[in-house]
Amino acid sequence: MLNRLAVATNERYLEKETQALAQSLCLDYMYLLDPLKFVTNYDYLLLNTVDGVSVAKTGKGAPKPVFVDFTSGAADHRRRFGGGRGQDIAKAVGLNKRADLSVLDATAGLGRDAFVLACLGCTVSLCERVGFVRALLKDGLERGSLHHEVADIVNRMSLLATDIRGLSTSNQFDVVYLDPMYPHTEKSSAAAKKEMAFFRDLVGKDLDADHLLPHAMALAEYRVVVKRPKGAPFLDQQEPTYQLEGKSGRFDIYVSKSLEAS
Ligand SMILES: C[S@@+](CC[C@H](N)C(=O)[O-])C[C@H]1O[C@@H](n2cnc3c(N)ncnc32)[C@H](O)[C@@H]1O
Repeated sequence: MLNRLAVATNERYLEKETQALAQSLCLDYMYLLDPLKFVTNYDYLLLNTVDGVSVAKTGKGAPKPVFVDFTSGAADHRRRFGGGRGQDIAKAVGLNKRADLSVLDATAGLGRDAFVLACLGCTVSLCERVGFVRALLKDGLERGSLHHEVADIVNRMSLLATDIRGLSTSNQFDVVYLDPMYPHTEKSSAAAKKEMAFFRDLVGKDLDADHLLPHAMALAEYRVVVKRPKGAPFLDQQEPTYQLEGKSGRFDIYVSKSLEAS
């Protein structure tokens, strides 16, 4: 089904920029006084409101709109109580060996992992190829950069090319981090399933994910880290140097040069 997502605002003063956003994403534009009550021909709306840019499902009983929000909720909780450099993601990228890593998050999505890495001191460049996801990220980064508690962290994150394949090998990063979409498993929690339903519906499954690994290897000076769900095959069928197993998933680590030797 085509045209499942449209762009809308409920503010006259945001009309021009929302129209421009719709145009840049090749999506229909609407001005709606009460976008969430208005039943549209679209399954989802990308909303530009006074609170920022969000994605909302249309129709009765739809969950709350989803924002990229680094200032409250899960991101804020993880920043304050997440376990610092003891977290698996920190060990996976090598923060236990070096403190000041540059990381390319080549599958940025909603920027949750990138934010965790930036909280731990990394400088993070983000690639995201899906236009509306980039719009959510851009808005989250802008709002975060104005927030006194997270501005310094968010200022270590920058939205880069749309796709890692557009980067030349003159761009080198200490670490390249990959977390491509993987076919949904029924094991995720009900709340997570609901919140992320829009992602599965609109972004799809990243069926070309295997192609990411060689590009990542060419851009990573020290290592490539691939986040995988439990039981998922290796990306591109390439066996990693080593793995870190967690409760719900694992990190596959491909080492090209030792961080300790640097
Ligand atoms: C599972 S999500 C990543 C979630 C992310 N780690 C987070 O913490 O929010 C995968 C994302 O990678 C993006 N993606 C997949 N392949 C890509 C590519 N070749 N270039 C840029 N983005 C890509 C998808 O559009 C999707 O948004």
